[in-house]
Amino acid sequence: MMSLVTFTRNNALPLLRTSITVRIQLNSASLSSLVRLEEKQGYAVVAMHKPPVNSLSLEMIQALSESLSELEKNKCKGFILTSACPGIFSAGLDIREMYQPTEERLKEFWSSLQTLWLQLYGSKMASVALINGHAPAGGCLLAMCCDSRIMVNGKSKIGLNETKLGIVAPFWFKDTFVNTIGVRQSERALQLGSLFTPDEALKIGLVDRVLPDPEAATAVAESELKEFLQIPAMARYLSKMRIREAALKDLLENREKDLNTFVNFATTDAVQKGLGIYLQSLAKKN
Ligand SMILES: CCCCCCCCCCC/C=C/C(=O)SCCNC(=O)CCNC(=O)[C@H](O)C(C)(C)COP(=O)(O)OP(=O)(O)OC[C@H]1O[C@@H](n2cnc3c(N)ncnc32)[C@H](O)[C@@H]1OP(=O)(O)O
Repeated sequence: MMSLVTFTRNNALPLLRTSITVRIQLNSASLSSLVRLEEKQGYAVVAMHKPPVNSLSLEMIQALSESLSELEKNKCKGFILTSACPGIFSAGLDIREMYQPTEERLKEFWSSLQTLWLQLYGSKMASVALINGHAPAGGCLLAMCCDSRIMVNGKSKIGLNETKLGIVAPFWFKDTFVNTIGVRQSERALQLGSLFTPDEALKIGLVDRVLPDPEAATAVAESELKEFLQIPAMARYLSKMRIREAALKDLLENREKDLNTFVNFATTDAVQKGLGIYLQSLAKKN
């Protein structure tokens, strides 16, 4: 089997004024091959690696959660979230998890996604999404959870396209969207299931920078993260929470209700039919 985690170590000094040496001692044995972690100077790179499209299956969601926990455990101050699959950031939730599921797995799937969102959106670590490919729906959600978004220009698109699949973005996807691009843009884009080109995304504030190629985008993502890391960590985190805490609290207080709503909605005949047709249309393309 291939190496489970790509992990390089160096002895560089930390970047943070407020931190002691950032030394990430990753427990590679317990981490999954779906996420590659790399230690850099004072931060980490978290690269999704589930070819072909980094779809967020239960295992992928749990691997991301586990990776974040590992970074937190090691007092990592910041990370870049990106993809190791060329041309794709993440195709969003693995639709096969929602199509003809068993109730038990469907519940575990959704509950794990809730956990990942709470962890990522409420993270004390600074984070930059290096969006090096398509980022529809759940892929866009992951990017929006980060503190800054750098997108590579090209044919890739980003947005919450749920309505195009006949499903509805849950309230916490919507809250994240509204906190990122505002109410009016969200209301329109959510209804239309809009997917935006990098330049369109830049215009509405869904991404912060668009760079012509992956190398330039990587350099900007690194310098962007360093800028965040230079701010005193507590002040930066509490300021972020001023914006995010209401949404986080809402899900924390309504997890069970949200889980039941999802399971009831996802298993209706109409949604199952729609997901089946959508999966077929993806397969037909090939
Ligand atoms: C009352 C209100 C209550 C609300 C309750 C909640 C309701 C549920 C909410 C659920 C929220 C959902 C969030 C999501 O994330 S849904 C997923 C949305 N994602 C998409 O629509 C993306 C679909 N994929 C694509 O558009 C393209 O694949 C993409 C542009 C990403 C890449 O294109 P490319 O040409 O490079 O690759 P292919 O299309 O050929 O795909 C390769 C193979 O991968 C399979 N695939 C693609 N995407 C997915 C996916 N999301 N899940 C599973 N599988 C996927 C595709 O079928 C190909 O497979 P094969 O090689 O076997 O054909």
